[in-house]
Amino acid sequence: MLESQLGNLSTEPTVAPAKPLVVVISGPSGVGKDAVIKQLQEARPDLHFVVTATSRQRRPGEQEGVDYFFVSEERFKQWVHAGDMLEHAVVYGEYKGIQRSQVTNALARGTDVVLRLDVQGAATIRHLIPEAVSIFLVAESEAKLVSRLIARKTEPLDKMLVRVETARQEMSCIQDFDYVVNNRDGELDQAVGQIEAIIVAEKLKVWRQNAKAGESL
Ligand SMILES: Nc1nc2c(ncn2[C@@H]2O[C@H](COP(=O)(O)OP(=O)(O)O)[C@@H](O)[C@H]2O)c(=O)[nH]1
Ligand SMILES: Nc1ncnc2c1ncn2[C@@H]1O[C@H](COP(=O)(O)OP(=O)(O)O)[C@@H](O)[C@H]1O
Repeated sequence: MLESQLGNLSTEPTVAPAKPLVVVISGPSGVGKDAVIKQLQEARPDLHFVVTATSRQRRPGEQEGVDYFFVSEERFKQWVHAGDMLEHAVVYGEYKGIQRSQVTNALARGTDVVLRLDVQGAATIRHLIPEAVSIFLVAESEAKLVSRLIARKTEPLDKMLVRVETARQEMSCIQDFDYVVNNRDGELDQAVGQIEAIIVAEKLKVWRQNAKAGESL
């Protein structure tokens, strides 16, 4: 008998399930982060998409608790002083930030977490959670980016100019990211597919089978 030759065969799992992943999706305004995330949510309802807080006014069509938690600047600052925020930054003149509990609770449940952040937030998370995966989303050209911002019609010209000017500085941060995904015009599906592939591959990394995500939080 084979077993008698080999002795007791272990039934222990060959590899431990990978620890939950923290994925940061960043990139200049208008590249398609929200569009990508909305489609990713449909494809991967198992992922936890963190709803962040902002002092920015809600845009038509945006939903409280879905797109953001829309709070006053005063309330936002109270959360910061209370130590409730894992990260926060002033982005295009408005406060934006992540409530710590949103991330720690999801990781504690073993759920992979997706954060949509600007490059400042991405840098903070890279420091706080070194095992996080960061993805930089780009449009195929600055001209296409600007045309998307114009077509989106969410900002008056002055606020749009702030976004375009900042985009040039944000593009210089691309080297700090793990991946860059080109969200080409009319090819949103391909960009989402690439991000899905990144998430699948990262979960399969050998060292992630044993690492503990977000331990330092
Ligand atoms: N640092 C940081 N950035 C955030 C947070 N939530 C959203 N952002 C980013 O803030 C930027 C501005 O978002 P928004 O005002 O919705 O403008 P949009 O990018 O033009 O749609 C985007 O790059 C978001 O990814 C957050 O909690 N922290
Ligand atoms: N691949 C794409 N091709 C064409 N338009 C796109 C694509 N991805 C996003 N858009 C459009 O570009 C605009 C900006 O997208 P949005 O998701 O708001 O960007 P961000 O969240 O990065 O600011 C929106 O009108 C969106 O519908």
